[in-house]
Amino acid sequence: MLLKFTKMHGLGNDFVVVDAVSRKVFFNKQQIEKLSDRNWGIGFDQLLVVEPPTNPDMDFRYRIYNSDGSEVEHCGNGARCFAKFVLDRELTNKRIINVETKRGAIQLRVLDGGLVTVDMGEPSFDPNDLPFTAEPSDALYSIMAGDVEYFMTPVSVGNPHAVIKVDQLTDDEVATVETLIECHERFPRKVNVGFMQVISPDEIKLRVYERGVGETQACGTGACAAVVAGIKQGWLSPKVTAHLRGGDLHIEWQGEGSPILMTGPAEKVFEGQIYL
Ligand SMILES: N[C@@H](CCC[C@H](N)C(=O)O)C(=O)O
Repeated sequence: MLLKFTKMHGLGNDFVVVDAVSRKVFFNKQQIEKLSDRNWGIGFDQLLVVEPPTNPDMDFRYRIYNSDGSEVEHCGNGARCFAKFVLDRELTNKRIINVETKRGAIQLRVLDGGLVTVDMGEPSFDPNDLPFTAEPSDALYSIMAGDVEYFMTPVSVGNPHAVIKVDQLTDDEVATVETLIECHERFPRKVNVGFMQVISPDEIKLRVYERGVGETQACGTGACAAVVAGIKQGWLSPKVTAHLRGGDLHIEWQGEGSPILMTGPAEKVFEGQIYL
C-alpha cells in the first residue's frame, strides 16, 4: 500500500501525520518502528493518525504512537501540528477544534499568526494516576537511579512525567536516565523524564527524555508537567516560558481545578509517500 504522509514538527519534536479521515489506515508496531527509523524509514519521534470522531460532539479523533510503536495518551507538540494539518488539508475550517485522544477530549485554538493554544486538561499529582509506586505526598519523592538519588515530582497530564529540578542542565544526566528512570520498576508503564532548571519564577530551561523515543528537541506535555510541578512546589508563577532545545513554549496554569494552557508553533516540513 502506498501511504501518503506529511512530515511536521513542533520545535523540532518531529511527526509523520497521516490522514485516516479520507481513507482508513491501520498500523502495526513493526510498521511504525520501521517508518520511524531515521535510516531505514522516514524518521520521526511520533506518528499522528487523524481519524473521524467516535463522539458526535467532537471534530476529530487523533491517535499518537511513539517511535517504538507504543500508543500514548497525549502529545502537546503533536496536538498543535494536528491543528495545522487539519486546517491546511481543509478537513475543517474551524479555528477552535475539539479532539478525542486516548487521554480524553482536548481543545485546540488556532491563533492569528499560526500559533496554537492547546487546552491540555487538568494535571494530577496523584502517583496512582501515572502510575508510580508511592504513597501520595506533597513533598518531593526520592528515587534511586543506580547510585544516584534524585528528588522528583510525579505528574500526569494524561501521560506520565517525572520532573527533576537541577541547578544546571548537563548532557550527563539526560544520557543516563534511559533504563534508570524511564524504565524504573516504580513506573510500571514507564515514564517521560524532565530535567528542569529554574531561571526565574517565569522562566525555565528544560530537557526531556521521552518514554518510547529518547531525548527529543522539545516535549509539550513535558513542558506542562515541569511548569505545574514548579508551581506546586512554589518555585514558579502561573505564566512561564519554557526554553527547550528546539525553542520556546508558553505555559499557563492557574492552579488546582484549572486546565493547563500551552501555546507554541507548528510547522510543516514536507509531504511524501512511501510503500507500507
Ligand atoms: N512529544 C510529546 C509527548 C509524546 C508522548 C510521550 N513520549 C509518552 O510516551 O508519553 C509531547 O510533545 O508532549
